[in-house]
Amino acid sequence: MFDKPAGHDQYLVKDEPYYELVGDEVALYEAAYSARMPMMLKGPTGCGKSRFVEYMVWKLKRPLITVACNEDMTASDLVGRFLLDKDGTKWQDGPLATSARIGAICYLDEVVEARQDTTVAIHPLTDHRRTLPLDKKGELIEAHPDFQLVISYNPGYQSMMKDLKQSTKQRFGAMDFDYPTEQTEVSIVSKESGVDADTAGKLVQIAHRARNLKGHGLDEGISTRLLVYAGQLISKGVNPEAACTMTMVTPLTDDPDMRDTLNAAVQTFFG
Ligand SMILES: Nc1ncnc2c1ncn2[C@@H]1O[C@H](COP(=O)(O)OP(=O)(O)OP(=O)(O)O)[C@@H](O)[C@H]1O
Repeated sequence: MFDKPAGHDQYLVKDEPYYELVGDEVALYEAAYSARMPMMLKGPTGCGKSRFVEYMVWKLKRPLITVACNEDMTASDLVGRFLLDKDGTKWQDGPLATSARIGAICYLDEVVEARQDTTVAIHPLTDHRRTLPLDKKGELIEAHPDFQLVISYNPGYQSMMKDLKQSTKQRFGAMDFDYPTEQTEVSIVSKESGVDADTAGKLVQIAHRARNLKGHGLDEGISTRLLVYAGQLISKGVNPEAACTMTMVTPLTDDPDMRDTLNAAVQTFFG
């Protein structure tokens, strides 16, 4: 056992997150973590990747530091920077440096959104070196033995212009995630939103129809997250048709024909 570094406890997930097992992902991840292997979780938006990470850090009793990546993010946002305050300049660790110091699991959500020069900042942490150079500060952090890097990646969004370099990809083990099976998704929607199984079943059926439209006018299917939103509105007394339009049609597309198609699917189940 290692002494707990300062700041460790504030990043712990205290209560068990609700996570519905989909396959053997828990055992596979545990094995990867025990080897401290950097992991890439691949799958469409809202299918349970972040929830899985929250569940795993709770199970492993490790702190979690999550960073939502975007294209304006610089390497300094991840690693750290000097800040000016009334006493002069002061170094502030970024989330990656903090994670490496305290032995957290650092989850970089949608890492492909970050520019490539930002992404390469993770390289020395994701090979045998397990170090993070703070060039501006002149310090080399040796990652805490518990540290692990996890990234998420949505293959649907990738293009030649926006993809991870092979030299980045090939530093990670990877696991595929997808929308849960029908029965599992019905349980998730029902538990997360409070609607009965019958209503959850209808929402899942609508989602299945919409998911078939992926690549035929829709860039992405309806996520489990949106089904939970629909269920939450229905639980609050909103008319199911209106709830579905608000959460499962309008966010997805502005194309009038596609909206008609999706609304027709809603009508079939709730009309
Ligand atoms: N296996 C599951 N067990 C419990 N809840 C789930 C599961 N899968 C999906 N969910 C529900 O779906 C919602 C969205 O999942 P989550 O936030 O993990 O998606 P994600 O894949 O990380 O999406 P993004 O890539 O956009 O960050 C969760 O808040 C939860 O309500």
